[in-house]
Amino acid sequence: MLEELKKLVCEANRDLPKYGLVTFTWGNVSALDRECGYFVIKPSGVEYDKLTPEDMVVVDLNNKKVEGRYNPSSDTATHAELYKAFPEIGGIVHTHSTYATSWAQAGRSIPCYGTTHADYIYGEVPCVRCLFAEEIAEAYEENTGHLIVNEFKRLCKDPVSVPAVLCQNHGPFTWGKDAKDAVHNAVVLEEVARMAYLAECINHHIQPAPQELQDKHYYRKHGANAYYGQGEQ
Ligand SMILES: O=C(CO)[C@@H](O)[C@@H](O)COP(=O)(O)O
Repeated sequence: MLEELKKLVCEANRDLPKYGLVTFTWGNVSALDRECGYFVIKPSGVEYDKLTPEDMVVVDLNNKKVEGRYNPSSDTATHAELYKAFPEIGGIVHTHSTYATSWAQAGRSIPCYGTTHADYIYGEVPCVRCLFAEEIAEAYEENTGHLIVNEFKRLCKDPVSVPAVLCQNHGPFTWGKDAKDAVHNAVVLEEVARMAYLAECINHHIQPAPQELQDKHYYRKHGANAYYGQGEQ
């Protein structure tokens, strides 16, 4: 089942090492078919260069395996919570990419210091707190998803204009309309995290980019008045 989606998800997972976002098996990509309510995700702990579309695992939104010979990614329950709460998204990526993970380990949200960030992400990339001991013991991956969703609600962040989050002491999740878009956002996040880190090293008193500049760049590329590029082709 979902043969086309398996191909896309396999390719998206294989793109993670290509873009330098993962070491060994430290990341995963999934994509959801909203019509049937199943999503396709990488099998846990299988090396990227060995992955084939047939190796992908199909699961439902209650984390029950529907098809596949392997165990699904250990982060499956986090993906499911994000899909259930964010109806606009169709693909999710988790990695341990170096710079984004370093901000997450430091427990810091990434401020918007420039237009590279503002072109893709509206405002700072939030860093959600580490889970409490009982949340870790009880249902770690599911609770990671709940925490992200609750923090987005509390901060009034919308998952379309902020397609990324950092989980303190863990790492980043990004998402998008499909698996490819979610990988694109993971690449953007890593670059933005690297630039923000270097900018803070160069200038310890750096301030976020002016709001007007952030707005101009974000809305050049998004929304009804966007004018970047060649439009829908
Ligand atoms: O966060 C971690 C490990 O700390 C996992 O996301 C990462 O190793 C990927 O695991 P899976 O191979 O997807 O089960």
